[in-house]
Amino acid sequence: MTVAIVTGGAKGLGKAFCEALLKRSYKVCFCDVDTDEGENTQQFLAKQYGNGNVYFQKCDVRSENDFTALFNGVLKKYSSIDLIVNNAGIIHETQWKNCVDINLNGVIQGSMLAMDHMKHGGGVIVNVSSLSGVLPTLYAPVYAATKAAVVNFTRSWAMNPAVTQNNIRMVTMCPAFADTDIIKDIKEEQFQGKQFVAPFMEKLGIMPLERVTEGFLKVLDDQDNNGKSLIVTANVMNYATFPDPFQPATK
Ligand SMILES: NC(=O)C1=CN([C@@H]2O[C@H](COP(=O)(O)OP(=O)(O)OC[C@H]3O[C@@H](n4cnc5c(N)ncnc54)[C@H](O)[C@@H]3O)[C@@H](O)[C@H]2O)C=CC1
Ligand SMILES: CC/C=C\CC(=O)/C=C/C=C\C=C\C=C\[C@@H](O)[C@@H](O)C/C=C\CCC(=O)O
Repeated sequence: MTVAIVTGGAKGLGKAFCEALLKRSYKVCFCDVDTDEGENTQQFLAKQYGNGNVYFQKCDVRSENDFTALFNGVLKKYSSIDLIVNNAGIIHETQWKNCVDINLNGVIQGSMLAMDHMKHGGGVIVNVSSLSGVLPTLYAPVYAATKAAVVNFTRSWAMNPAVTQNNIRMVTMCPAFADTDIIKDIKEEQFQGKQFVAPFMEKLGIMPLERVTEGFLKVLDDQDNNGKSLIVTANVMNYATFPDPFQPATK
């Protein structure tokens, strides 16, 4: 039995990741701040994949208490947590402290709780960044900062013996635009120049969820990608290249 936690799994990419994991016979425990959406999604997925295989618990990734309760709830149901997908995220350049709290602090919290559990038996941590995590994004500097921080947080931990010597794998996903609510109904106050979003969308296109899910499954299946960042656009699915880090002997 393999057990996965997915944050922000009520809709969008998180829901698509949950479904992909259920198709692979994972026990999926997803959380979301949106209880109604989460309960609806749990019922939708349970109908297709069995009620015993998908579990929803409300969790606001900004809350350490919520996150700890989520891990305790999952471990009460199952003996282990093999995978966490830190997916929950927003884009909001005016409410930028909230954006940092969710996109960065939430990923840090989820990763640290997962590492604390996985140090006993290993596991995989997938942190969802964005193409904005590896490329400057003039319409969303704070969002891009959070996503770049997720990339380097993941790359940094992936070099640490606490990860490399405990059979843990930490990987980042960096998708471009995908067809979810985050790119629909976008409001002026969410951006530093909403008018700049459209040209990027035209240049990059908007991917169907299946394309990002293809990248997600690649990240799961590639066993040698610890510390890597998978770029996923309509035409590209490659690990990003970065300057070689100094790697002191850690054994
Ligand atoms: N859709 C896109 O074009 C891209 C999305 N991403 C990233 O993918 C991730 C998922 O985004 P989408 O599915 O597109 O967005 P979405 O808005 O469709 O779904 C996000 C989910 O996260 C939940 N959420 C928001 N704040 C939360 C919190 N504090 N605690 C728990 N759950 C919370 C929402 O309720 C929602 O269910 C985000 O991290 C986003 O930055 C990255 C690149 C491209
Ligand atoms: C409104 C969407 C909000 C959030 C979703 C999200 O994270 C979308 C990110 C998608 C792309 C952002 C990329 C920014 C790219 C810029 O740096 C451009 O300079 C790069 C444009 C294209 C690069 C690839 C190419 O050359 O074809």
